[in-house]
Parts: sequence; structure tokens; C-alpha cells
Amino acid sequence: MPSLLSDRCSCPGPPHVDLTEAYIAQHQASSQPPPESLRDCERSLLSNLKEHGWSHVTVRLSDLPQGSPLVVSSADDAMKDAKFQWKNPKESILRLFDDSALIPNATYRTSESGAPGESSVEPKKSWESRRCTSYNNNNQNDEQSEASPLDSVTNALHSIICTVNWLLHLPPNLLIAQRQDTPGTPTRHQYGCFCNKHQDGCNSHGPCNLDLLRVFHYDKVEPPKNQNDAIMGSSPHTDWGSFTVVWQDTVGGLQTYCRTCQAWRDVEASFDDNLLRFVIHVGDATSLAMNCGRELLGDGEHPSSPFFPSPKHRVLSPVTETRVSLVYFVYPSPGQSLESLASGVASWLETDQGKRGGAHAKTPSHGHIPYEHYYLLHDQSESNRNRLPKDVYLEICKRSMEQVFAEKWTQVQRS
Ligand SMILES: O=C(O)CCC(=O)C(=O)O
Ligand SMILES: [Fe+2]
Repeated sequence: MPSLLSDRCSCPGPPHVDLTEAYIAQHQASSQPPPESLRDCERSLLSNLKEHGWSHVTVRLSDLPQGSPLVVSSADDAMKDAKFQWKNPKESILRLFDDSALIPNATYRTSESGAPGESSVEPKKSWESRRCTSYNNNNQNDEQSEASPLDSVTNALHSIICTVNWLLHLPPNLLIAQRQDTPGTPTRHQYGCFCNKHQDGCNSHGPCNLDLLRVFHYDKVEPPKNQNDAIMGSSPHTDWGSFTVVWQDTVGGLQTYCRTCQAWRDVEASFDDNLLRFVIHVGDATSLAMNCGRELLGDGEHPSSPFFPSPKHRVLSPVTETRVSLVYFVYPSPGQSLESLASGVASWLETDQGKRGGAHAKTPSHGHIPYEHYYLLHDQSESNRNRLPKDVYLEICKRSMEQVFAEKWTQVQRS
């Protein structure tokens, strides 16, 4: 039975994970494995992502050393114009949507919906900015591509996913695009785009990463007469990439679908000016890589409900005031295909480092992979809606993820 809007999931939610110590440790010594003292933190994050596919994570701002990307974003020079402050994020974000706001290297979007044929347009606007600004900048001869004031937000959110990848002993530079440090690289670029046109020819060999920040402004709408007529600020979907980091204001509205209760649950939204709260979602690419790897390698063992599921979620339009959010989409390292990710993950999990993380532990039950859960595999184009998700998987699994994502973007309406 499909759930009604008014049905609510009653399962206990995944526990909050305090990432502060791990964040500090990773930023101090990312070449070392996580220390024993972080074992509990690692276990609870692993179990949230493995079972539910999402987790709340928190970071205590006042405990972070100066210079870490989350602190830099409050003081960074490049942010002076936009005055982005984690202590007052909503105000900073609303300012980006002032009539006069013009953000270099960012795309302003005014309308979108889940698919081209969909009659209702989601009432929201957004700024979209790539982590790689030189990729974003069409003028490839321009040595001084202008910094976007969103760069330090992007770097800050990227630094969180670097901690997650490290803490869970996931393979380096596979599910997330990382680059080795270049001596002398300024700290503020440490987690940002490492593209250096002279050194690694990002522009001639394609982008150094595909990651994308979206800053959303969800318009306030009239309260629906009936709960089941609620307007969607973002229609139900799974995210297509590796991971997503979400920051939402206290208005709330983000909901996750619980496949056990077949009902939606509100993702808690609260604010404390010293405690940054984020939600991490597992994306389709990670989930497919984790679950298809073993099948593709022919060992025949795979769980009936995927571990590391990519959670279905949606956003209800706010009825009291504008809702804002920062949504940072992390994509696999460029050049990977779904198949190479799957075999990359499978081989990594056999290494000593991979085994240490516990992500390899298999679920005892065996069954089929629910391809239909993955929106990446839904053919949302107007022309060809009846391709089965498994057929879509087989069709795209050898293609580069850049191509796959580019095609997906043409399937959903946004302008
Ligand atoms: O705005 C949010 O909280 C989430 C939006 C979202 O899920 C998305 O854009 O993929
Ligand atoms: Fe999403």
C-alpha cells in the first residue's frame, strides 16, 4: 500500500553521530588510519549508513582548529561580499537571493521538477556551483578564474565528506574525488578544487571532479487544504552520486522514506550556533558499487535489501516561512563507470585497509538487488519511460559516470 502523506514512520531514527573528534583527527593526519579512540564514532556512522543509508552528523564549531575549512568559511576573504557565516547561515543564504545578488561561476535556477512531463513545478530557486571553478568557467584561457563566494562553502562541505570517507576506511579517490596534496598548496584550497591548469591539465583532460553545491531557497506556499495535497519543494528521489551532505534550516521539510514502515519520517531540523548539524545521504553510485561489486565479480553473494541503501527522500514546501538549505552532491572520481566503481570497491574491501573498516561484512540473506529503488536507473525521459531499471543498469554500467550524470540531467526539468 503506498503511504499517505499523513502516515509517519515510527521507527527509532539513526542516532546522531558527533564527528568533531574525527574531523579534527582527519584534518591533522589524513595519511594515518583513524585511531582506536574513534572506534565508537566509526561504528555508529558505519551502522547508520549501512542500515539506513543516511545519518545526522554534528560538528562543534568552537573545538575546531583555526584554518580548518569549516572555520575558514566564516572568516575567508572571498566570503566578505556574501558574508557567509555558519553562525548565521540562513541570513547569509537569503542574502544570496537578493535581487541584486550576482555570484560569479554559479548558475541561478528558477524552476525544476522531477521529470519533464510533470505538471507541477517545484516552487524553489537555487544557486548551483561546481567545486571545480575552472571547469565551471568557460573561458579556459582565463588564468585568473574568478573565485565564487560559494567556494569556501563548497570546501567546507567537501571537508566533511573527506572525514566520512576516511573514518569508514573507504577507498581513497574512488567514490569521492581527492587529489594528493601539492606542497605549498594554500590551506584554503586543500579540500577544494585542486585543479591547477599548469600541473594536471584539468581542462585538457576533463574535469578534476564533478562535485556540485546547490543552495536552495524554497518558497513559502499556502497551507494545503488536505495533508495529502502537500506541495513538493523537491519530489521523491534518491541522489545519483556517491554521497550528499545537507544542511537545512530550522523550518524543516526534508523527509526520508522508511521502507520498513512504508511511510515518511521528518528529518529533524534544529539550530545551535556552536553545533553544525548535517545530514549525510548515501547516493546511488555508492550503493550500487557496494552491492553490485560482488555480483559482478561472480561470487554470487549479495544482500536482499541493499546495505548502504541510497535513501529515498523529498522536501515538503514550507508553509510558515522560506526554507533554505545547502546541498552538496559528491560524485565519484571522474573516469569511473558503475562497473569500475563496483570492482574498485570490491577489491578495496579485500585489502587489509578495506577489511579494517567493516564495510565488507556481508548481510546473511541473499536475494536480488532492487534496481527499481535507484532513481539513477529510472528512465525519466519523456520518450522512453518503460525501460526497466535493471536494463538501464546494464546499458550504462560501462559508461563513464560523467556521461551518465549528464544524460540524467537532461531527463529532469530545470531551467
Ligand atoms: O533541500 C534539501 O534539504 C534536499 C534537497 C534534495 O534532496 C536534492 O536536491 O537532492
Ligand atoms: Fe536529494
